[in-house]
Amino acid sequence: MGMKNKITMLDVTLRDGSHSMRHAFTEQQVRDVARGLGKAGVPYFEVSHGDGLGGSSLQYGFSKVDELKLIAAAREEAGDSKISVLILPGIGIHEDLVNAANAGASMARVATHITEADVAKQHIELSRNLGLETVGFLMMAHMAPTSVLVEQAKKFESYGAEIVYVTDSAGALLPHEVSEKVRALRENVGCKVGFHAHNNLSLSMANTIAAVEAGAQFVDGSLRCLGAGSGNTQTEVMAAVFDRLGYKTGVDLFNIIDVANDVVAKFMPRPQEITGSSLFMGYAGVYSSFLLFTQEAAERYGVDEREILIRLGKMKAVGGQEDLIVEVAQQIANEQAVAK
Ligand SMILES: CC[C@H](O)CC(=O)C(=O)O
Ligand SMILES: [Mn+2]
Repeated sequence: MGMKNKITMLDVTLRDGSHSMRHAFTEQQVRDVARGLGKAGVPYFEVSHGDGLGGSSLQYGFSKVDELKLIAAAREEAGDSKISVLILPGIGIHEDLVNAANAGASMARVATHITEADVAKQHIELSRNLGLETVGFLMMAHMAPTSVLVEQAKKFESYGAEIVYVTDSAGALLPHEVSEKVRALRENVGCKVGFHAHNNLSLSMANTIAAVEAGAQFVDGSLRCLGAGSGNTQTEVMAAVFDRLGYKTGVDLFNIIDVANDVVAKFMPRPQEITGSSLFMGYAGVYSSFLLFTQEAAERYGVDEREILIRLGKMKAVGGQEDLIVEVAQQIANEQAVAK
């Protein structure tokens, strides 16, 4: 097979993995992962609270260590890798982005719900003014038709985004849907295109291949899949698979496997399995970062996690509505008590 194009890998272990770690990364863990990613030649990796800059709160969970300290520590260890940060308008503010840039971030990914790109205008403009590489990150991409995705991506482009992401937050997309969405962006939008997957239906690698074959230039992964729900496309597997497919990633396979096994596997709180609940997140289309909150609510109210997830999916709950999880659990418990 002849050599194909270059693709750019972005590792999200130190940001999406923060959900799975209950936002309890230590500075030493971040330093060790950052050093390993730098040594392996991963071009970009992300460091932030799981819910982005400013996410440390009662609603989303408090960070054990301040994210600016973690970004600065990662920068010291990262070698040639660039550091990205995630920011959700409404959670992260102007000052957070300025501080992150001063701490060493060189890319900002501004994330909104799939239909709400217009809330990101100021953040995108600020990011460009700070000289950061700027990404529009359209979350819960399964919740809108491709025409809406294109319209929203065009808004991001008009605000100044240089890259736009199809983000499968719920791990609900099927490969042909990913192909359609990425191809439509490549055909209709001037920005580069990225894809971010969750493995709730065991499709993250297949979906990532579909994205690249449809023209995506940026792809996300996490070491040992450490991320929300069943986690993301596994970075070290992705490096191997794209090498086999003839794409250039610049990532050294031995070194990336070493950091996954010798560092991340040692501190992961649990394996990133596809459990009944995370499978249901993909099936019902629920935000992957709701997993641990749903498990806690199910235990507290003595109800089945899957019942909660199905209702959240029907309600089309989106990020920021974490408080609904407890309400739904209470509602199911009440209904069950009445039915007895
Ligand atoms: C809450 C932000 C979210 O975790 C961003 C992301 O990675 C996704 O939507 O998949
Ligand atoms: Mn994610």
